[in-house]
Amino acid sequence: MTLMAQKQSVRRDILKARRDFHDSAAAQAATKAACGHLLELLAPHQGKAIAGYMPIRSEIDPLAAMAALVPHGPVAVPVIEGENLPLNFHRWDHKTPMETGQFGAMIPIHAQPITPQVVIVPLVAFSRAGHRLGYGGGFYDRTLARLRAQGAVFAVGLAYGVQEVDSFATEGTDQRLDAVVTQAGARLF
Ligand SMILES: Nc1nc2c(c(=O)[nH]1)N(C=O)[C@@H](CNc1ccc(C(=O)N[C@@H](CCC(=O)O)C(=O)O)cc1)CN2
Ligand SMILES: Nc1ncnc2c1ncn2[C@@H]1O[C@H](COP(=O)(O)OP(=O)(O)OP(=O)(O)O)[C@@H](O)[C@H]1O
Repeated sequence: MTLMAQKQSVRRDILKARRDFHDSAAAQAATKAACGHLLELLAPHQGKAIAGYMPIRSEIDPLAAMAALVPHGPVAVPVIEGENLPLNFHRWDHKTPMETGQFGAMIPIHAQPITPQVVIVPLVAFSRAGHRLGYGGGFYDRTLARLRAQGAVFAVGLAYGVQEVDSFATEGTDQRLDAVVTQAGARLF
């Protein structure tokens, strides 16, 4: 099996598990618990520019944590600039007028670009070693590579516990996470 086919097979299995959990009665409490753990983990980073994301499909919803961070410093959300390009981040708060962006995630109508020092990363699957798999566009891999080339960045994956896998095949461009937060707590890598 090629590397891409192996990743695709993990994506398919974990997306089903994520969807099932997201649709279950346990999802709401898990989201609340994970947002609490995320805020605790990010307390030492308060005041830094922080990128979150607008959830799509069965992704865990980070908005409660993002809203709590807004009074402390700039919060931003990802915006696609084009295929094979890193993401940009535009400033967000709960009053920002939004429109639907590519692939369905909401983006601010008026762009206020931000360079984040902390990135809350959406993901499909994560491994015990701190690797992540997204939807396969390579957007976050390119984005974290660029941010890390520019300076220190703390990348924290946010996920339901069911998205963990022992390991999966990786390639050189796969960017590791610094931490993952689930409803069970935060893990540093
Ligand atoms: N909430 C959220 N916002 C985000 C991302 C994300 O993963 N989550 N992104 C992170 O990159 C970017 C959006 N990128 C995305 C890229 C692909 C697909 C997607 O659904 N892909 C198809 C397969 C596409 C194809 O290969 O033709 C799929 O999974 O069905 C979704 C989002 C920016 N914003
Ligand atoms: N920095 C990079 N430069 C060039 N190509 C890259 C880079 N990062 C990733 N890629 C390529 O992008 C493609 C998709 O990568 P991958 O399958 O790891 O995406 P993903 O991590 O699931 O997606 P995302 O990062 O958007 O969540 C792969 O072909 C990979 O080689």
